[in-house]
Amino acid sequence: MENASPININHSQNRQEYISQVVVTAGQMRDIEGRIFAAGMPVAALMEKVAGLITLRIQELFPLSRNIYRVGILVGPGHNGGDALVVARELHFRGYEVWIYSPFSKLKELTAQHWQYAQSLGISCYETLEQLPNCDFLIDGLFGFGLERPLTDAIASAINHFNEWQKPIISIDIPSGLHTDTGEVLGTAICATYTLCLGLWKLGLLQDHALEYVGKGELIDFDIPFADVEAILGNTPKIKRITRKTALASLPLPRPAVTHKYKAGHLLLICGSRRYAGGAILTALGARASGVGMLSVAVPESLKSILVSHLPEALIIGCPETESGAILQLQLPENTDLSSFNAIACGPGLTREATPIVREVIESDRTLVLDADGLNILAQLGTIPTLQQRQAATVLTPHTGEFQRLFPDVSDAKHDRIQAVREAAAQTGAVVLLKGARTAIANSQGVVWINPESTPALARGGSGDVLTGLLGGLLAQAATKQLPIENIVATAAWWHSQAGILAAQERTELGVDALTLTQYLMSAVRIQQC
Ligand SMILES: NC(=O)C1=CN([C@@H]2O[C@H](COP(=O)(O)OP(=O)(O)OC[C@H]3O[C@@H](n4cnc5c(N)ncnc54)[C@H](O)[C@@H]3O)[C@@H](O)[C@H]2O)[C@@H](O)CC1
Ligand SMILES: Nc1ncnc2c1ncn2[C@@H]1O[C@H](COP(=O)(O)OP(=O)(O)O)[C@@H](O)[C@H]1O
Ligand SMILES: [K+]
Repeated sequence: MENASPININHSQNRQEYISQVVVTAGQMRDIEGRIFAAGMPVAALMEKVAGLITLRIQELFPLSRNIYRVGILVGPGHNGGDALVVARELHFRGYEVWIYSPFSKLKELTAQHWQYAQSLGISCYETLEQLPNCDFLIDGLFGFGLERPLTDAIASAINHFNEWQKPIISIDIPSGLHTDTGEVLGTAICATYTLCLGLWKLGLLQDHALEYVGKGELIDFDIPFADVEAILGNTPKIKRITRKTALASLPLPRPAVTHKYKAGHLLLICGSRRYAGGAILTALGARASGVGMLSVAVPESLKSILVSHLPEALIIGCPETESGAILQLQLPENTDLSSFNAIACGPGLTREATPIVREVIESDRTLVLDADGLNILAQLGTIPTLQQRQAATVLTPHTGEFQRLFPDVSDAKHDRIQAVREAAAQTGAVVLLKGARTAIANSQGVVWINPESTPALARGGSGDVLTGLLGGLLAQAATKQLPIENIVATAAWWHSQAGILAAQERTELGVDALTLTQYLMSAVRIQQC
């Protein structure tokens, strides 16, 4: 489903929101930049403007009122190096002690001019590593989005050397050595403390394997005209970061004054086995936090009483079970069939014995979330292409391992997660949520949402079960609304992460077990609404 709500980018108060959503590749950034230059903006003027903004941010991060700072400026051959040289000049004038290092014999013309001017001002410029004195922090202007090939030899050793200094490093645009689109390390890369991304978010900064190099990412808005972004990305950009505003807009809040429990969504969870009883409880508690009007939970008969004791408000459906305690058969209450529900979420803790149940829910005409064993069974069934024929939305929520089992022929999810999740969505017609540090969600038309903020505190057994319940509950409530499914999925991912972040703030990253996480879901939304 195409995003139904393009952002009104012509309204100035939407600028902040718009640029915090948009994500570009190196090619797109080059094309956008090309339009700006073709329209008459001088390259040198833009570099001055950008570097001025970077300088201001550096002055905030390292104010001279606190210290006399010695700054090492690492300069590459292109315009990333040019930016760094303008920053060097400005910091020099502001009173910082500046040393410049560039091992390149050939610089682009504008960069060479700034190098020459810096020298004329008496700023020390070094071409070998050993000459550069110890610094309080470093500015990395070696490579930006123009990096074309893996770094080797002297420049690779220099980067490793600077990383070993263990001093704060501020990378301009992208940590040097990272691929702008895939975030892969090309040989070696700067381990930044801050990355000041220029103009628009680069895709590579949102890929899992880039995270340990990016540090804290910040966007420097240098007033790229909307028309130029639109000309390259189209009216509704395809790859976007989830923002607080977009997530809150998909929540079922406020509730209408006149409603009743079945109008607020009826969710069926199918989960659990004797072996994995806890997974069923966590999934149901995640669903509870979504505010869903009615929650039914189908579990093996032997789990019924424990589920009732945890969720007295839910309808717990005890199903006949196999010898080992998996659901044998879905036995819904009288006068109820799968069409009685607005959405079904199926999978956590089922074990692979529950194959007939997964087949049955796939054949239903209900909005369906498949997770965990639901996905493993789907992979075994070999019926992934039939998902295209489903009459209602399907959402698959694999972690990387499940993803690789499901989509062995899709380009490696470790190499480029965004491309991989897009391919998987196109293949299945489903909305696919690929879990990770930067969870990515794609629909079959190539729309992608990336969750830009999370916490490793969530890397813990059971936290995915909570997400499945929460997502199921939101989908059940949204069934009557016109919201794109991927927006609701994105909202669930965002909400789950925000709860993790809040819980980690209060309890440390070690204190966010999955049950605790469910208890932070409500306060996370309340805080974000303020
Ligand atoms: N996006 C924008 O609109 C703006 C971009 N600016 C800066 O310009 C940067 C892009 O500038 P460039 O296109 O000059 O690219 P870069 O500065 O990223 O580097 C490209 C240069 O590095 C060389 N190179 C590439 N891979 C190499 C390797 N492995 N080993 C050695 N040399 C290698 C290339 O031959 C070229 O000379 C951005 O990242 C940003 O910092 C700003 O100046 C102004 C505004
Ligand atoms: N390093 C991380 N940073 C942020 N979130 C993470 C990280 N690792 C895992 N997560 C999140 O934790 C959840 C784990 O889900 P999953 O792997 O299905 O676990 P389980 O099956 O044990 O519930 C996912 O939502 C995932 O995005
Ligand atoms: K850089």
